[in-house]
Amino acid sequence: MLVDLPGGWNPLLGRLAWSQIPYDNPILAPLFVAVVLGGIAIVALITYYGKWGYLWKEWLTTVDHKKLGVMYIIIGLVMLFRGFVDGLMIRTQQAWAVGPDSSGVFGALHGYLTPFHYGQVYSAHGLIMILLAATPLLVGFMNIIVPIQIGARDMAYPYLNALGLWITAAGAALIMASLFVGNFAHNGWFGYAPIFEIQYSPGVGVDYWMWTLQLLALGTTLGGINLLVTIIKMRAPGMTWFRLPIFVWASLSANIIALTSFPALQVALGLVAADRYLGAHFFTAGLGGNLMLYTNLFWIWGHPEVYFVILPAFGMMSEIFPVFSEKPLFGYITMVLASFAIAGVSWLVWLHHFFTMGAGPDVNSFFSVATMLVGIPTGVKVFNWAFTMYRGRLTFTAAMLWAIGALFLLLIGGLTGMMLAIPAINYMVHNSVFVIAHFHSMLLVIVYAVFGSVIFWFPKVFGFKLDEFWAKTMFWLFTTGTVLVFVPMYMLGFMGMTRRLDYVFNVHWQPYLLVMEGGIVVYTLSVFAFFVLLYVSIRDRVKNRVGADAWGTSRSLEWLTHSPVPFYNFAVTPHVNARDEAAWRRANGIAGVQPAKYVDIHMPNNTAVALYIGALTFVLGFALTWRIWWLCLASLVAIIVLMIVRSYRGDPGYIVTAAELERMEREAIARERQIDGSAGEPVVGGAPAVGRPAMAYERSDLPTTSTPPSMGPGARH
Ligand code: HEA
Ligand code: HEM
Ligand SMILES: [Cu+2]
Repeated sequence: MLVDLPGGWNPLLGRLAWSQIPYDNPILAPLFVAVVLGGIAIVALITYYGKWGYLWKEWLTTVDHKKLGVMYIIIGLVMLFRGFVDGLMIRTQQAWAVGPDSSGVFGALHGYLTPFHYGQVYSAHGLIMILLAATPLLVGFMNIIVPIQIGARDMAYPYLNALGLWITAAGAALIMASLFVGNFAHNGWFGYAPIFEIQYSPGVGVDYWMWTLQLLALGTTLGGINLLVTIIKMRAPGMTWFRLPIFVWASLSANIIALTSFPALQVALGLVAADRYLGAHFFTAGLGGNLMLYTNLFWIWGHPEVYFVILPAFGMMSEIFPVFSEKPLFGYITMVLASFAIAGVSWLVWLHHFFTMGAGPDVNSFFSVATMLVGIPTGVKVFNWAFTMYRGRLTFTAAMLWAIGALFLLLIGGLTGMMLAIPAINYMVHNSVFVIAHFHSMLLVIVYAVFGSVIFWFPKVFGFKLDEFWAKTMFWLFTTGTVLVFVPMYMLGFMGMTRRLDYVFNVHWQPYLLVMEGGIVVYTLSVFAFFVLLYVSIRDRVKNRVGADAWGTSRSLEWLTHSPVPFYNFAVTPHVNARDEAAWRRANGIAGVQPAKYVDIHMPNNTAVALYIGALTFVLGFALTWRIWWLCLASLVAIIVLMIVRSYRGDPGYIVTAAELERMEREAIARERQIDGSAGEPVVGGAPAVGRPAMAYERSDLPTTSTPPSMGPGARH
């Protein structure tokens, strides 16, 4: 060993020892028991209902982009819940531990968390929320929606897609393992040099943090490559660049950011690993190391990352506003340009996270101006959305409410971001909870856009709508929570409260802290409302079934195929005629035209290899964290062997014959007719009845760019 490791090391188990299991911790021990019992209950239920085969065939080994997307979203929602509980713990600690010696109203106990534990909670909260809640939620939606929106059968690389998911799951598992085996980092979500050096953080916490981030960076990169190739190569005929649905543009710009910025993070963490494992000195205070080198490298990724997560959210908002305003998106081209402008500038602003480093006025001014530039394209987007709604026929569905909420948060977060971008102001509020309030406003834009999208696209994926009443109830509870937690936080920021306080010395702040705790209670109610929403919607699923065009005013291509989307997406690859293809076909009376003939289609086979590699990457991450070298080697070799075997075997795929396809399509059509009948409409979504079944596909002989023959020349849309 290059450094002395507390707790020792042995060749068999590395640093692992019984003393690392926190069985005497009053919070973790009961939680562990609950998790084990919960796990046993789930296994028992699956066995009882005989669902193992289904789970294995339909989900665990699937390469279907929709199912992988759903699993990404499930991981995201579970981790959002975990992150929320962390947020709840932080808020509760701060409401409790108030006073110079923590002798405020409830302060005699100094709160209920030790500073050591408290540091782990906010570090895990930040990392989880950004990389394991927001990112998988967005990647999940990109996975499900992008291929359908461009008329593709699947992603370009279905197997790689599964690999990305399982590596992300491995990252989630690794950070969850840190709850019960060892502990997590206390260096914040972004880490500080030299505190994460082995001398100052000798435990395994930093290693958990570092390897979790590495795994997630890898998973996201794989997903990014796949999405880029899919968008560039797999568009249906007629889907020209400027006919792409806006969410596809958003995904494209976001993934360009991901692919170009994640390597910086991986390099930074690789160097941290060299410091901690090999005794290098990249980020130490002496021996040639440079502390700020780490900070620079981290934020060269960290800042683009925040735009990587906000751009798809903007894309979601751009899909929701037009549908519930019954108007096309205002300023489509400027929307696209704005996304790329944001992506472009995002690489030039990283230093605004450490204006106080002391780089001098010239450097700070450059980064200040660059940062403020982002306000222009973002402003373009804000005004475009406003003009989309202006004089539209607005319906305030739950999805629309979430999107409007996101817009308000964006305004508040954006304007406070502008304040932070001014170095003179930044010197006053850096490291205060004002910064925390700024970025929660921004990051909550994502949460709002995601919940809006869950409601918006749920019927497309599952074939029935979510219950509007409970979706709105959840929205209002969540929004009340947001106001109660984050308005006082802005105020405390101005009063000078610094971030990451494990106890609060100023008793005058306690009323604000208690209001924030009240906000947490309301947030918790909104979590319950979400569960009720799921329960009620699943209970009423037959009543709430929908046809292809679930909202009746939908615009883009995904609304032309059945709901739920069949595994092959489109029976016949559609020809695209216009930017808002679904709206265009509705206007032209061809929304329900059947294809002239079906042809055989080629689909990829399921594979368990991605799941195995995912599991092995977890083992590798765990072994690296605990320095169990033989296990590192074994898992690495196993991964490489699996990869080689898989690449030699390849996947010949399988054929769905035209006859089979026709049979499945007939069933789907019959089902959709039934739904239309029960809704009392001739064709789903109020499309003009043309005496044809409520079906999604165009005749394959339809010209790609002209008006349909039935409408004659000069028809308008
Ligand atoms: C999704 C996440 C997200 C987004 C989109 C943003 C967007 C912006 N952020 Fe934020 N930010 C974070 C997440 C995000 N941020 C995080 C996580 C941190 C801290 C991490 C940590 O320390 O732990 C942070 C920290 C941070 C700092 C460092 C604070 C500090 O530590 O001292 C700064 C400073 O400049 C900043 C600025 C900005 C600006 C100017 C924008 C702009 O993009 C905003 C642009 C939007 C608008 C301006 C609103 C709409 C525009 C109009 C209506 C037009 C009219 C307005 C004008 C022309 C001004 N952010
Ligand atoms: C649901 C409601 C949420 C609550 C109540 C909440 C609460 C908190 C609190 C109390 C802190 C610590 C503040 C401090 O340092 O003083 C914090 C930090 C943080 N939160 Fe949240 N949060 C929520 C949602 C989110 C979401 C959705 C994200 C990201 C997508 C997020 C990302 C972060 C980050 C990055 C930090 C900084 C961690 C650090 O200092 O290292 N939070 N949050
Ligand atoms: Cu930034």
